Amino acid sequence: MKTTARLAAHHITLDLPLFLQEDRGGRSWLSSLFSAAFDPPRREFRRVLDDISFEANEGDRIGIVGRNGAGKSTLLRVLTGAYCPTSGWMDEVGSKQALLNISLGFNGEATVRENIYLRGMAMGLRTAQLNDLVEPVLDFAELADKSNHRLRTLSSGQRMRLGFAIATAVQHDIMVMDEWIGAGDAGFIQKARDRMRSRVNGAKIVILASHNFGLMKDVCNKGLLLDQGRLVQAGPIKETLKAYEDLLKAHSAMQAGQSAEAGASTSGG
Ligand SMILES: Nc1ncnc2c1ncn2[C@@H]1O[C@H](COP(=O)(O)OP(=O)(O)OP(=O)(O)O)[C@@H](O)[C@H]1O
Repeated sequence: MKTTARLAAHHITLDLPLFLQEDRGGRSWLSSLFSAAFDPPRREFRRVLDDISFEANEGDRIGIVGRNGAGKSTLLRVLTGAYCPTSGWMDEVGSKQALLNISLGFNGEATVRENIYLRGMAMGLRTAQLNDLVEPVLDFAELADKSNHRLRTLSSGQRMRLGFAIATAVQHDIMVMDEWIGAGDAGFIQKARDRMRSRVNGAKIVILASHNFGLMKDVCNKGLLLDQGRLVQAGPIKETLKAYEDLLKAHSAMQAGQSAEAGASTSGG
């Protein structure tokens, strides 16, 4: 059978620059001012992803889990092409959609209709395809009466609805997302959930990063556990969630041990 969707990451490593400023906390205002002007921040590179490899084939719904700062969002950004890895490579077959920040890339001075074209083009859609999409997007977002209003005059909820309607307007083979987006007010949210479910069901591959265990069990069949930028476990989602729970327990126990040690040395000294 011919493969129509595949996403594979090979030894992905990413170093990001950090700009560190020397602590100026305890100085007088004059020396703080002086050092602010003459002490440029120090640049250091930090390894945020370290040698990550995995493969997703048709039917895979992969959940990425890990503690805060483990590298989940950064890995999603590499998968969507927002970051180019320092080393390693990706190979993929199929159209791909990122649902990471649905309100990113809007132009406040352009109209609602123009923004649909701008975002659609940024998503790689052709003009003919876009012409057919404008009305359905406006209808879904319930913004048909505001199509020629400037975007900056919309409320934040209306902007979210528009972003969601555009981002989910087209079914793609591969969906990469960080949370289950259910945008808008109570009336809109059910409609948004139904659309999300249909897009996820229609996708051949889904990659989802989340802290929500229920959602992971519900949507995913496989899991990846990241810690400190490394892939520490990969397998069926139940096993990954169990490994994640064990890692959280080990981390809490370690922290409790450290606090007890610090307490003992303070009272002893
Ligand atoms: N642009 C950046 N420059 C430097 N460091 C960054 C940058 N973006 C993220 N990091 C660092 O990379 C690490 C991983 O961040 P990331 O956002 O991928 O974590 P995460 O697993 O998604 O965390 P969370 O669960 O809190 O959302 C963190 O230590 C973060 O400080």
